[in-house]
Amino acid sequence: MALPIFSVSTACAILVLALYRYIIYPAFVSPLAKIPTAHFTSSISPAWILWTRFRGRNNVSTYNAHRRHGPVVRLAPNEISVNCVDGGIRTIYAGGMEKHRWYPDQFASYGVVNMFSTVEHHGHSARKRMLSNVYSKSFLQGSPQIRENSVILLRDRFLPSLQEAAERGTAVEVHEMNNEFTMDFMSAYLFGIANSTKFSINHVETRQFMVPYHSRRHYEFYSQEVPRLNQVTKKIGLPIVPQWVDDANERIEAWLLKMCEGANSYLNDTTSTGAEPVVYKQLKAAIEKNQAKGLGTYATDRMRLEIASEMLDHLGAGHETSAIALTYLFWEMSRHPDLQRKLHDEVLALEPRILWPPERKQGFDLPSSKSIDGLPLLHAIIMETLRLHAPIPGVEPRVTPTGGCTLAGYSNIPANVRVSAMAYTLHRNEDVFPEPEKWRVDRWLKPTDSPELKEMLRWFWAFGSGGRMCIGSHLAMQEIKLIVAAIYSNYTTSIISDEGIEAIDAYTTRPRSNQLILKFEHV
Ligand code: HEM
Repeated sequence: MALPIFSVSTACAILVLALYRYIIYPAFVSPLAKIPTAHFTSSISPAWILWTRFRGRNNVSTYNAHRRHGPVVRLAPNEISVNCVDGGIRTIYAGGMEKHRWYPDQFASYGVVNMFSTVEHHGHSARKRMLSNVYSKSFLQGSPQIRENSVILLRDRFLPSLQEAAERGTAVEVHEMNNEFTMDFMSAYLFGIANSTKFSINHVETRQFMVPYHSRRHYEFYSQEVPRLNQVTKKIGLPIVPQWVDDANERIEAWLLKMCEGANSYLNDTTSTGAEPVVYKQLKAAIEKNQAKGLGTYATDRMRLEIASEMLDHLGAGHETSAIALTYLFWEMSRHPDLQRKLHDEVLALEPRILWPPERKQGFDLPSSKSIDGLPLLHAIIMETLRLHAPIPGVEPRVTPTGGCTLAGYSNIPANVRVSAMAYTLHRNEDVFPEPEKWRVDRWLKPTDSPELKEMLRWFWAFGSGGRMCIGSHLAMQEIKLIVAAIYSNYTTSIISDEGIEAIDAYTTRPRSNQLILKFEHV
């Protein structure tokens, strides 16, 4: 039977339009067509990059694409990756391009966005202004609460447990230990020492949090990269992300709400003792102040969830990243006994020394944060660890603005293109970091006015850059420096097992085996 002419011509027109829209335009006409592609299908389909991400190969595959094609590569019809400072991260991140939907799809808790997951500038900068003071370097270095927390945590928890392991000669799984240390440290600053976690002395409590927290990781791909698929499969009753992931989220959220309630009771009770909940107090007061000025109106319950969403994000972002940095730092140091000796000499110059066991436990005191911060070798060791083992090595997606932009010489890049850079690739530029795969602490031990050091600092991206740069970078540096100084003042570390230490390829990394087993010996 002959088809009506109308149907045939309509079908042909649709086919030609589709051919133009999905193949000819993106591959040959679009302003993005001149950018080299990471894969031969990248200009017409996101399938390759989605499959690469699904298999956990995003960072290494994008890095290889940059090695082949230079500082700008096209990963998908509407996505590009940049790997340069001028015309790259400066334009995108310091230039203030907005975050991609990727963030709220993955990082909102209680159904409420927080500073990290807010997309638009206005809401983000209002929240950041509320909290920047309590995370500024001068505030942190002078904070009596951090000092009090640090003495308690080192004296009553961290150092006694390491001493016990050293005396008994027992092996220590340091990745979990680091997560415990950093969680106790971070939660004490957020919620006050009385309401903080006690993971480093209560391992059952650790597991109750860590198991649901990390078990969700496997499913992040769906909410980050294919959120609609996630929603649709849920609607039709065949969820691609199992129900237990939602249950795990609910358990974590309920657990965190209790800590917020504890901090709130502390503030309402005039007889409360111990270091106060600095961040909780600051955020609550700032939101209340805005409300009083008529700048925001929240029902009480909404305000509770706003605060909780922010606190949960800081607790997660704050403990996990620092723990990863510490794990790789201990691993590298354990492979470099010569550096352990040098660092030991450097930290022994602190006044007072962080010696354990102390002559009198109650007299245990710490050197000032400023003096620890000024130790050059300690600083270089941490910088090199954050370079080679960046805890967040993966994509930090943004969206090109209305009117488009120019990136690294490619002009007319249209609006709404997903663009990102990665610490993983920026930190492996061999012109800036010779022998990039080697952990070479000496590269950071250069005079402050050396051009090489200045160039390395321009490319150093462990904490991101621009208006959305990590708010916790000074806190993380202070905490890591304190813990490392305390450990190498007293112990040497050596590897018992580093099987599976290689990093997983993800937005936030960790050792594949989730563990590193070391031996601590008293010096
Ligand atoms: C070694 C430790 C840390 C590393 C490597 C790190 C890294 C980063 C990076 C790369 C970003 C930008 C992410 C993006 O745009 O996709 C970021 C943002 C952020 N980090 Fe950290 N971070 C660390 C510690 C902390 C700590 C201790 C806190 C505690 C408050 C924290 C809280 C945040 C928050 C709230 C943001 C979002 C900032 C904004 O959107 O303006 N981080 N961090």
